[in-house]
Amino acid sequence: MPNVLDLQNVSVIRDGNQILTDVNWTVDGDQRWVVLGPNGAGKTTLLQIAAAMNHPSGGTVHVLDGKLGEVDLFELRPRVGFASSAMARRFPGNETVLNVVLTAAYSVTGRWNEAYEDIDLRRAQRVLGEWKLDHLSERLFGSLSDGEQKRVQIARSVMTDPELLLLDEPAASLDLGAREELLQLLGGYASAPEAPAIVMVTHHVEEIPRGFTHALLLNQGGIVASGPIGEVLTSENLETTFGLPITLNEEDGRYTARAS
Ligand SMILES: Nc1ncnc2c1ncn2[C@@H]1O[C@H](COP(=O)(O)OP(=O)(O)OP(=O)(O)O)[C@@H](O)[C@H]1O
Repeated sequence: MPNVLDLQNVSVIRDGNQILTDVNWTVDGDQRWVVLGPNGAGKTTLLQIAAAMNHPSGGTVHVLDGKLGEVDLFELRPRVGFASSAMARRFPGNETVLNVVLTAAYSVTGRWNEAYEDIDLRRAQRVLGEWKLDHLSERLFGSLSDGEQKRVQIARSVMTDPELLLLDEPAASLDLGAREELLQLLGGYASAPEAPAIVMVTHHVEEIPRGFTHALLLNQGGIVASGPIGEVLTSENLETTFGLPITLNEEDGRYTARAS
């Protein structure tokens, strides 16, 4: 499997603040990564670099087969699915769910004069069905619950069949039922053989879906540990990452953690 992401000695400095320091990280096409770390660790900054939405201050970044700084971003971006709350705030609240998903075909957030083809419409309808949203396709995005909106964000991000899928805290602010429903769908998606490489940022080990294979732990802009999830997700590594003693439990592919 070729790399879909390759970061070498990446650093990010913004307004004089060192946000990422000497990050070395590769993601292969058959891997599903979770990125964990405390508030301010640099997780979103890392994801934005992977999405080619942000450039590093130092080091080199390859996303799919292109080197940031050289690659044509308009060609690259449709190949990378990205979902975050910040992006969801750009969807017009009075746009239908179908249009929020459909407009991913043109990488725009609201429907205007784009000419969509039947294949785009069929794909949007298929994706809505896969994420259990077909009954909501004509509802206005702004009228949905948080849980439904999160599913729409993900449905939109997979609409173009991306080769790399980046999810920034997809389960944040969901109630227990909505979180579990989302994690079940994400776990099913991540476990399918044809799934793209996935990188998901979260604060909580409870939000790691089944089927995720690798973990990267980040603290103060530096990598604490990265690699296969079974080796990296340990109480010791979480203690170093979050700065307090933690007891980690794993059962049937799901994790729980508490201060010990
Ligand atoms: N443009 C900027 N200028 C200065 N500092 C910034 C800028 N963008 C981010 N930062 C700082 O960089 C640090 C990392 O931010 P980032 O959003 O990547 O962290 P995070 O791990 O995603 O945090 P959270 O879990 O709270 O969302 C934070 O301290 C943030 O204040």
